Order: sequence, then structure tokens, then C-alpha cells
Amino acid sequence: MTANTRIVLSSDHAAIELRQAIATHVASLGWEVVDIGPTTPESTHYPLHGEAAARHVASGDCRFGIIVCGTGQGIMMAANKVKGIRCGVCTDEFSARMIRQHNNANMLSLGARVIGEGLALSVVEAFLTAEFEGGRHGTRVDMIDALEQ
Ligand SMILES: O=C(CO)[C@H](O)[C@H](O)COP(=O)(O)O
Repeated sequence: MTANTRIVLSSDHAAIELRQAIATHVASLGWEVVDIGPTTPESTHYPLHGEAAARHVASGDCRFGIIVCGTGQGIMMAANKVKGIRCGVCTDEFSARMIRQHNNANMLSLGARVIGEGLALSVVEAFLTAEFEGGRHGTRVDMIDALEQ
């Protein structure tokens, strides 16, 4: 396995079960899963887990990251503070496909208190099977990245 086939997963306490279901599903699709927890249900702080997953992606250790909290929003905000990360919250397959095709997202965020497991797994699959289209979308993604300079 190489970094190109590796996905990092993390969550806060609100999303441990969904994260574990995603880990099983993603592994069954042939990806190597780097699940960085947490594994116990004590209350924790989502910025820690969003940042930790984002570091794996920004460093090139993992191709993609999937992060989960109650709404998906807070952990996404934390991940997006790490340079090189483009992460969106998705609650439908179309958006998950589009954040890859148009926005070249390298992380997906989900809300365990928002969507059920079946839809979450479909959203994950849509994200992982879509390809960035480049062209005019590449120009725009470069503009996003320039904001980090
Ligand atoms: O969704 C989240 C952040 O966006 C968190 O999962 C949520 O805020 C945690 O709440 P609580 O501590 O009440 O379980």
C-alpha cells in the first residue's frame, strides 16, 4: 500500500460508531485505513481530531481524510485551518461528487447527528470515486490555495 491508497479517519465522541462503520466500508473498497480514533466515548474536543487528520493529509502520508463530528461543521472548520486542506461537509452524494470534481477536496466531513449510516456510506463512496476535472476548476482551486500565502 502507498500513501495514494491510504485514508485517514478521525472523529470526536459524537461520531465514533459512524467513523467505525466508515472504516469498515472504506477498507472493503480496497483503501488502507489509518484510523486515528478516538476509541473511547469520553467527551473530547473536535478541533484536536480535525487537525490531527488534516496533518496526515497535508503531509502527504494519506491521500484523503474523512472526519466526523456531530454536525461535521466544527471538525471541518478545524481541518480547513491546516495549510493545503480543502474539506467540505456533505449530506448528499451530489455534493460529495462535486467537491472532488470541482473543488479538488482532499477531505470530507460528515455529521453523525445529521445523516444515517446508509446515506453516510453512499456519500463517502461518491467522494472517493469522483475525480478532479481540472481546467477552469483548477484555476479556481489555485485561487483558494493562494489565499493561504
Ligand atoms: O458537532 C460538533 C461540532 O461541530 C460536536 O460533535 C458537538 O458540538 C459536540 O457536542 P457535545 O459536546 O454536546 O456532545
